[in-house]
This record gives sequence, C-alpha cells and structure tokens, in this order.
Amino acid sequence: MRIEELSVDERVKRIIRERGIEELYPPQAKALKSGVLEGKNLVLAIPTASGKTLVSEIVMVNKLLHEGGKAIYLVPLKALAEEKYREFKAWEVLGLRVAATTGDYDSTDEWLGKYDIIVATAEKFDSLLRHGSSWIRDVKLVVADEVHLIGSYDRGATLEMILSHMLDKAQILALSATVGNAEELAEWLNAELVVSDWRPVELRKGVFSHGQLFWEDGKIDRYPSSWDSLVVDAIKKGKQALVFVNTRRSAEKEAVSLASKIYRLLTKPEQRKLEELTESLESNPTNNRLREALKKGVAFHHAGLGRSERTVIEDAFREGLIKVITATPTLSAGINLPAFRVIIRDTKRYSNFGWVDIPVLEVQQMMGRAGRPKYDKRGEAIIVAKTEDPKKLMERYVFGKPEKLFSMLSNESAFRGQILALITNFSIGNFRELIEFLERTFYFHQRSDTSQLEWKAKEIVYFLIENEFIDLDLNDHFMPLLFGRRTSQLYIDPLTAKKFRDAFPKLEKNPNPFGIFQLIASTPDMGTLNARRKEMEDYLDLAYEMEEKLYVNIPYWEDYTFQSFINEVKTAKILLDWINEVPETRIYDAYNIDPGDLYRILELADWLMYSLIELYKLFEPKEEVLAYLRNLHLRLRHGVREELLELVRLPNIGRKRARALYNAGFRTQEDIIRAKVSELLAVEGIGMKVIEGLFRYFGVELPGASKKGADERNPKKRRGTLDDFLR
Ligand SMILES: Nc1ncnc2c1ncn2[C@@H]1O[C@H](COP(=O)(O)OP(=O)(O)OP(=O)(O)O)[C@@H](O)[C@H]1O
Repeated sequence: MRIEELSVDERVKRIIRERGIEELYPPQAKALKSGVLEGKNLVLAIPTASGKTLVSEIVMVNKLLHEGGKAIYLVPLKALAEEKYREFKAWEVLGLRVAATTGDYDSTDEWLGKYDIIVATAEKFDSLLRHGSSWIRDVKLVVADEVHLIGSYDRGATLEMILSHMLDKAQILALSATVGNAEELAEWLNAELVVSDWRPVELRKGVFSHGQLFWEDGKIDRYPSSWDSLVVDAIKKGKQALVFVNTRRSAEKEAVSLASKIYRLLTKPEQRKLEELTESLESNPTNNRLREALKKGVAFHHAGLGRSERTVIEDAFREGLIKVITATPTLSAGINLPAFRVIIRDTKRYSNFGWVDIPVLEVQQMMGRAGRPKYDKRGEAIIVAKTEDPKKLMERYVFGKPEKLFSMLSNESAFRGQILALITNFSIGNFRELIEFLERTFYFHQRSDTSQLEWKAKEIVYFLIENEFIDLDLNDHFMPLLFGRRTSQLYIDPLTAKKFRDAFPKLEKNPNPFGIFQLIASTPDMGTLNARRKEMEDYLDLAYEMEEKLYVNIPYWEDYTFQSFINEVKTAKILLDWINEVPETRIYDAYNIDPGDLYRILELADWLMYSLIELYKLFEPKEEVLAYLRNLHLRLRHGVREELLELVRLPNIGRKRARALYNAGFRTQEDIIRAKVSELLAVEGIGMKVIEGLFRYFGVELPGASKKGADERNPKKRRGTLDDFLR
C-alpha cells in the first residue's frame, strides 16, 4: 500500500515520505486498515523491526492532529524511552511537543501538561496515575510497546494495571512480539488483532551441531567443528554477527576469544579507529576487560556496563566499526541492533530453580535481530547445539510456537502496591468495588475466576489495615490513611514502608549509616547484590562486628533468610564504602561487581533513602534525626564524607573534584569565591568550563555576558566579571 493511499493528514504523509518511505510494509497496511485510525483498539503482533513503531507514530500523530489531547507511549526500559523520544522529535515540525519522562516517582510532573506525545516507562506512568496528574484526563491514546512483557515476573503487573485503568478512558494500541495467545490479549483489550510473521528481511533459521549447520529448509552446510567459525565466516563476508550467551562472564570470555580470530580481518583504518575508541573508554575493571576485545573489533554488552559504554558500543556497531557483539539477552529486549548473523550459543540459563530452558519467545526475539534492513537481503539466526539433540532444538525453537502469556498480577510485591494504590488513589471504597476493578484485568479475563486473586486481595487489605496504611470507617468503607497515601505516592512496596516504620524507634536511638543501609537493602524494592559462598563468612563476621549498629537480629545460618541477610550486609558495606569515598574502581574489584551494578544500587538506594525520610516525617520526627538522615542522603547521592557536602552542592562538582578542592584548601563555597582563578585551575579536574559554571552559580557576570536585565533578574547578582577575581 502506498503512503498517499493512507487516509491520514497530508502533513503526516509528507514527513514519512521525507524519511524515504514510499510503500507501507504489508503488516503496516493491514494494521492501518484495521480501524485503528478511526479509534479502534489494536493489538499488533509482528516481528521485530517490521515497522511497529512507524504504525504507532502514524496513529498517534494523526489522532492528535485531528482530536488534540495527548498520546502516551509506554516502554519497558529507560534506554528505550530515550531512543523513542529521539525518533518522535521529528514530529515537532507539525507543532506537536514531545517529552520523555522516566525517573522521580514522587511527582505529578504537571509540566508534562503542555506536551502532546509523552514517552514514559510503564512504572513512571503508573506513578503519574497514582499522583493523579491533572493532564491524565487529556490522554486519548496509549501505545504499549513490548506489551508481551505483561507476562514478565517483575514488570508485568504494572503494565497490566495501567491498561486496566486506561481501558475505557483512551484508545489502546498494543505492540507485541509474536506470542502464543495474541488473540486472548486482543479480546481482553476489546481490540482488533493483526498478527503477521512478515519481515522486511527474510530470516533463515538453523541449528549448528559440531560442524554441521542444519537449516530449517533441510539443507545442510558444513563448517569447522566450533561454532565461532560461523562468526568468522560472517565477518569474512563483510557482515556482522551478534552472539547471545547466558551470563556476563561468558559474554566477556567469548568476546576475547573471538577478537583474536577477527583481528586479522580488520583493515588498517578500522584498527586505528578501534584503537581510538578503546582509548576513549574511562578506566575501570569492566572497561579494562572490554578494551582487550574492543580494539580487535569485538565488544561484549551486558547490564554490568555503564550506560555510556553501552551507547558507544551500540553506535559503533551500527556504523559497522565493531564487527561482533557478544551479549546477554538484555540486548534482545527492544534495543534495535540488528546483524546479518545471530548466533544463540545457549538455550539454557541458570535461575533460582537451577538450569532452565530459555523461553521460545525470548529465543525467537533474539533470532529476530538477524538481518539488517537495507543492508542484508536476508538474516541468519543459528542456534548452537552443544550437547542437545539438534532436532529437538529445531522443533522447539525454530518450528515451535512461542509460549502463551500469563498475567503476573498475583506477583506478591507488585500486587500489594497496586491494591494500596487502588484504595488511596483510585478511591476504591470496599471489596465489591475492588473485585469489580479486578474483573477488568487480564488476570480475570484469562481465568474468569478471581477467587484466588480475591483471597490474595483480602490478605493484602488486612495487611494494609493492620499496618495502618488504610482503615475502615463506620460503614466498613476503606479509608486511606496518610501513611498509605504517601507510601503509594512514593511508589514503594507497602512492605518496604512497613520495614521503615518498624525500624524508626531503633533508628532514632542509634542513627548510623550501616544500620540504615542494611535496612534499605532488606526491603523488597532494593535489588541486593549476591554474596558468593566464599564471602559469606566475612560478611557474617562483619555483621557481628557491627551488630549494635543493626536494627535487626542476625539470623541463624540455617534460617531461610540467612542468604538474603548476607546479601544485604554486602550491599550495605558497598554503600558504606561509597559514602567514605572509596574509589569506584576499588569497589568494583573488592566486590567483584560491574559499573552497571553499582549505578543501579546507588540509584535504588537514593530513591529508598528519599522515601525513608519522607515517611519518617509522618511520625513526629526528631529534628536532629531528620537532619542526620538528610545529610546521609546527600552523602549517598554524591558518595562523599560529610566535610564535602558544601562543595558537592556546586554545579559540576562531584566526589572527585570536591575532594581535590578540599585537599587543596578550598573547603567552603566562600573559599572558592575568594580564590584566584589561577589557584582553582591548579586543582586536578578543575578547568575553565567548571569555573565559569561556578561563577554563574555565584551570580557573577562573565566577560561578554549580556548586561541587559541582569540586575532586574537577580538584584543580589554581584556586578563584575571574571577579571575582578583575577587578582
Ligand atoms: N514501510 C517502511 N518502508 C521502509 N522502511 C521502513 C518502513 N517502516 C519502517 N521502516 C524502517 O525500518 C526500521 C524499523 O522500523 P520500526 O522501528 O518501526 O520497527 P519496529 O518493529 O518498531 O522495530 P523494533 O521492534 O526494534 O522497535 C526503521 O528504521 C524504520 O524507519
């Protein structure tokens, strides 16, 4: 179907044609003729990179141009939010304003009221729903990207609740990978369904076993016995390869091993560019392990890498400079990074229940990454049979259907928070209303019996009453209490809030970083870092050594909570090192963690520390304890000792620069203002850009800054220029 045949606003067609797109892909045409342009709900289940995003753009923009209002684009990952935001900015030429929002759950983000297309993570939008942001009523369309994640254990319930809330308040466009029960999803959403396995690039699938490559069409190719010959062969053909493995360590090991085979296939200019790219990485143990492979054209990609490194690798791969990426499956979730040949080395992964088969849906998503539109006529996805029978892998993963999706609403932690939110933010007043709402969920649609869910809901309501999140009024109506309302707004699990509240009396008597950090680490909202068996003794000794600082009793070895307690102690110790200015690289080494792990626990700990303070304020807080907690929160946010707190409040002054300034004698903001620029420049890490930022912060006009309006703007602003300080 040609673009101009589309019954959409001419301006939309112009923008699409400017992207060089003349013809719609067949599934796109089917989708746009399904009634979705006339306001019907739609579930679009088509393979990766077959044009789902473009369909959603056309539907969103056309609707907003005709009806006004807002469109929400829900994504599962922050990285995806940034990617989609960049893509949608192009529509601003039509006067539509595009925004992205992902963090800070304790805000109504009223500023979003003036935007038309809002990209948000599901959690963030869920928290906005709870805050009852005024502009939510203007939402006319919700696009749920990767909607098959409704079946994922830790984020499915949030997505399901959002869709249950929005179901009859806005049009729903759900974008899904091909799943086993797309029609069930469509029924639930009262949606049309378009399913297709059409792809812009033909996909050839096969299984590799000891030198033989069995293709799905029966043909067999012969290769050297080891699977990495498939990778070398792809590079020899001037193509690229993605290798999916099941652990970070094997992604790193395989990257180094493949690099030694790829290196000689690189041109001189490529080697030089890769050398430069490798040098540009900041120094830390993970990056140092990456360097060895990267300069030879191979990178590993996993959640332990810092975000900037992941972006650098993705961009260099898209440019064709990096030839091979070895990745753990996180890459397959959404980031659009196709390659001619995809090798799936492992079809099993280690979980709490031991080695389990990776779901067909996930393997098929990884295979979907094979074939770059515009570069490859076809893509090749190859599963490696190590010990497995190749025929079995072929049946299961090549010819097999993906699993059905099941609602994860009954996942304890998520459900607790959702029930509380329904009562505190959606004025559900009694059990009948609660059940009525639950009957709108996918869970109910699938089971058409909510008895199990009702039982769980009742249990949770009693827990909420018992712990004073809510109460019952004289007519047995649910009555939200301040503790419950605030917990819901903070977007934390009620169990987290209960742990905090129960610890306040001990915390007040003995506020100390270790006790507070262990408390934070012990909550269901904190992802702790697992202590390895050989470390457990050390952490147990540490716990006993610091016992009087803890707010909990140390469990016995045989307790089922023992391992999680040790993990909490490890996590608390890392946070303690962090606020005592232990350098990141030493933390990575000492605890055998990656930058991505440290970043994640710091981000979580920051949020939980903020939440702990917010909740403490509800319980007749002692001023000195509140001040202590706020100081500790700042130390946690910046990773500094108390003496640097005044300095880290300055723009671009983080833990390294603050320490350097302090050690050089600049201990207060006043010291900085009195300093000669030349003295500041002598401090490691302090350049002119930083200094200009500091002087702007202090309200000093810079040479050439506009004099107009400066005084009205800020009478306190001292007149003068940088030269005044060049004494
Ligand atoms: N009809 C079309 N003709 C040509 N190119 C297209 C067409 N539709 C989409 N594309 C291009 O194909 C690429 C993938 O499209 P898009 O991102 O919409 O697919 P997707 O299914 O959303 O991918 P992912 O699953 O990775 O999000 C984009 O570069 C897009 O510009």
